[in-house]
Amino acid sequence: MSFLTLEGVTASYGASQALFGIDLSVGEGEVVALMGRNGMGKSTTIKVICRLLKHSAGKVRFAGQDMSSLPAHKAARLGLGLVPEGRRCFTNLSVYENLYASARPGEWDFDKVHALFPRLGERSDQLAGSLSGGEQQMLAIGRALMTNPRLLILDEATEGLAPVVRQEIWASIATLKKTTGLSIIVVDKTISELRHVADKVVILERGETVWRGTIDGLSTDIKDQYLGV
Ligand SMILES: Nc1ncnc2c1ncn2[C@@H]1O[C@H](COP(=O)(O)OP(=O)(O)OP(=O)(O)O)[C@@H](O)[C@H]1O
Repeated sequence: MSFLTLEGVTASYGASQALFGIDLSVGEGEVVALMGRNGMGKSTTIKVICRLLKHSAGKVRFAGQDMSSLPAHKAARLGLGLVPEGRRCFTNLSVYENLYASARPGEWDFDKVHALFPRLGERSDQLAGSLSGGEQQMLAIGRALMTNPRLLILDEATEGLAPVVRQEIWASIATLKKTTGLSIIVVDKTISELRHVADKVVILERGETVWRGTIDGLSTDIKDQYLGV
């Protein structure tokens, strides 16, 4: 059964319409890759899911609830954990303080985050602003996990990172898939890495869902047409 469902979702920034019909579903424990070229509506879709932007038409349901009238903080409490594009760690807080700033009760705690990202555990007193880009990305993922979400959303989590660090982030996503029942949405362009973790792919083009299927079903034509690879 779908845990998150978007049906015919449209949304605008003021007078400028960005989403024209998004259809997307995520089952419990499923990893879904949200793909598409730059500016096609992936981050806007994430904002609608997290209620940071209201949709104007269509349906958004999460964990059995209609999300239409829910403010962002209530949506978060239902179990949405967002790792936003650009990480947005609290630079003047320590690693430990970042992790506990928005933590909610549940199985995730500092020790579990330390086990997933040993580098973070070793730097618990360091200010987030002095971490490397990769460490800040790990911290952003750790912070989202500390909210004990049921759906984790990773928006461009490997963007701009060195290959070795990207590998660490992909390994952590694979570990989460293997060892937790978390549902995950991954916004990323790296087909070779998504192949190891994604159960399903959804492609957006100009604010519409244009293709849904498995990663192995991505033909050369589809990749050429919608992903430019
Ligand atoms: N705050 C905003 N105000 C107005 N228009 C916006 C705003 N944010 C995004 N848009 C527009 O909405 C459309 C979809 O943008 P969005 O950021 O969702 O795309 P994306 O697929 O996430 O792109 P990228 O891969 O570059 O992050 C684009 O035309 C973009 O210019």
